[in-house]
Amino acid sequence: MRLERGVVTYDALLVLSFGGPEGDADVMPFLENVTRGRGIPRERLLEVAEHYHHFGGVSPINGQVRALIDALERELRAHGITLPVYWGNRNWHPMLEDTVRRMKDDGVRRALALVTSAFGSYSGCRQYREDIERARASVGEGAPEIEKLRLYFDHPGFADAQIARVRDALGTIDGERARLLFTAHSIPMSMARTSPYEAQLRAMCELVARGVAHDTWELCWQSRSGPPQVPWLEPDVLDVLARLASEDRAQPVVVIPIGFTSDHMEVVWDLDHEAKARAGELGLRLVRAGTVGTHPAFVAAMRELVQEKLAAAPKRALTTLGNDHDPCAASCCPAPQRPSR
Ligand SMILES: CC1=C(CCC(=O)O)c2cc3nc(cc4[nH]c(cc5[nH]c(cc1n2)c(C)c5CCC(=O)O)c(CCC(=O)O)c4C)C(CCC(=O)O)=C3C
Ligand SMILES: [Fe+2]
Repeated sequence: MRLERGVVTYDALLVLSFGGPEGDADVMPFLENVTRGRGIPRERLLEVAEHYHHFGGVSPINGQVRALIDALERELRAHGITLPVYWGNRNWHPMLEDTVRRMKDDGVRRALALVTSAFGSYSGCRQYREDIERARASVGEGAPEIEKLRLYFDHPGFADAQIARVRDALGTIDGERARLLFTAHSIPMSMARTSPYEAQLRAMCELVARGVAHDTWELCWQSRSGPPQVPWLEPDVLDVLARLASEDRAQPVVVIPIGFTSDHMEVVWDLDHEAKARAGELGLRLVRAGTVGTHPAFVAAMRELVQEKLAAAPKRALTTLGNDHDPCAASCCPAPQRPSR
């Protein structure tokens, strides 16, 4: 089926994600793809490799993307949109370039792309646009045009799904007394300074906290890598837990991974394993709220993003922090200056 908006016709939807290993033998080649030219110390790579080996080398991310694609296909069909959905990754199979080649072979001329990052940073936004252009260039003549959908961090459906996940977590403890601790992937300060990332995150933390009738919350960062002398966003989640325990051990903490759209390795290792262990040592009650995953409100929001492109749905956004991201302004989320080592 072709979807038409004036003279523009789309004939596929591409889901574009980070990628993750699917067995022990994949782990090091995957990590080398992620960190090529990034100045990440070898020791950090070996340490992260251990997290993957703990799960037999299988990242949860691919299963999560498959589940999202399944749910999204059903959601699109239910609204009369029969676009074929393709899947490509930045760092592991199915690699984006192979997918773009297959799209070309299938006769796809113009596709929409949905990336699995919600917030704007070089890693979660512009780098995906560069990935798309690089893949198209290597496929060459006849490669489909691919338009990335706008950032959806402030789509009401994303917020509603996140609020529902937090409400569920609060229901398992003395929710009224619980402190809300939002977390997102740390990024280097050089990237943070040129990204809307932190401002977008803070705006959504505020709205989600309000959605569960809490008026205080904190945002912290997790999963930092890079050499110690390079500054990244702080404070780290583990340090904040120590401070919260010292303030009042009796008040439970709900950790909310708002910066991730599904239960990636960073969530199942850095939070469910490391942060939970630290909380245990500190005598602090910690529950982790779910990621939006395939929550129906989130899946419906992703369908609306497609409809927006066809002028079949209004653009719904809770903030004005994403407006110049459709498409990104030339000056937005530039590649950071990397250390030369
Ligand atoms: C902002 C952001 C998101 C959130 C947005 C989003 O959700 O996309 C994200 C997601 C992810 N990050 C992931 C994995 C990794 N990220 C790494 C390294 C890095 N991430 C960075 C940023 C982000 N990353 C940065 C600035 C680096 C330094 C290297 C560089 O400048 O590019 C490394 C290297 C080793 C290390 O951790 O040091 C790994 C293995 C996975 C897959 C997990 C799985 O397998 O389930 C996912 C979804
Ligand atoms: Fe951007």
